[in-house]
Amino acid sequence: SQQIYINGEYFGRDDAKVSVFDHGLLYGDGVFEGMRIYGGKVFRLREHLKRLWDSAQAIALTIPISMDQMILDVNATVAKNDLENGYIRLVVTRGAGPLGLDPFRCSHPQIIIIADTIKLYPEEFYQDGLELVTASTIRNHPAALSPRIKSLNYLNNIMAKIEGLKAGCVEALMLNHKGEVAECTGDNLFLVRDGVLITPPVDAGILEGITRDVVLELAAQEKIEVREIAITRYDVYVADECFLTGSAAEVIPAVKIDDRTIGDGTPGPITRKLTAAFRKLVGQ
Ligand SMILES: Cc1ncc(COP(=O)(O)O)c(CNc2cccc(C(=O)O)c2)c1O
Repeated sequence: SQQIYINGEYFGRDDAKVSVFDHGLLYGDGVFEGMRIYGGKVFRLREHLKRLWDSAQAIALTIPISMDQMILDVNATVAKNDLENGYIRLVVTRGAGPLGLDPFRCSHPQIIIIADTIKLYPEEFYQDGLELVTASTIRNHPAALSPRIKSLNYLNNIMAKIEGLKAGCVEALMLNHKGEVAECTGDNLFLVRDGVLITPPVDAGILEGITRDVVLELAAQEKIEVREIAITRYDVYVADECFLTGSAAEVIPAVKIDDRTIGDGTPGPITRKLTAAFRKLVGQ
């Protein structure tokens, strides 16, 4: 049965609990990572852990074990749950403390590792592409809670997700505080225009996605020209191709955005080439 890791111990699903005084619950005070398991191995584990430590550092949270120990514990949890292909959710909360915001009165950060199966989008969305709408909820202002931090504060993204779902779309495009295109609620966004791959730079107020980095590497290998530049909705509407990247989404085409058909309305050749390269890389 599913074994969930909490601070070095394993619990069954029904016994895996944290305190109601945990500031991760009360205030979203904590950080997390979502990683894929392919062929029994966690994909880009070190890159994800580097980002986890950066996110924790940014919120002045000290993760109570070393990165090497975290690698051992993540891999042990994957082995314990005997998952060939699946998903790891790794959460570090500030821990339990008195009511009130003061994080320094919480003494024991909670490390939670959940290994599970994942099916974010049905297969036809990968074949036919999905539809997006632009949400009116923008990504966090970088001077507020930076979108670079993968924190437990996901209401910003959830608000945009609600707008997308209410519009009949499974994902929503989010703008940044300057009105430029940033990313979607749970994945990064790429465009193709005249054979050039385009994606917003990390200073556009986005999460620096691991899958985004992998696709940029694959594009370089495929000798596809890449530009990390600010883009607007105009650029999206006139693009030849559009696709999203994320640990959960992997690489998924978008063929209609705000009722504009992108290109000929089917996933484009560069999207398909990079999808194939990604699937080859992860052995799927
Ligand atoms: C806002 C945002 N932007 C981009 C990504 C893609 O980053 P990675 O390529 O490193 O995964 C994310 C990550 N988003 C993410 C990760 C894991 C699960 C889920 C889910 O929707 O359940 C979402 C994210 O939350």
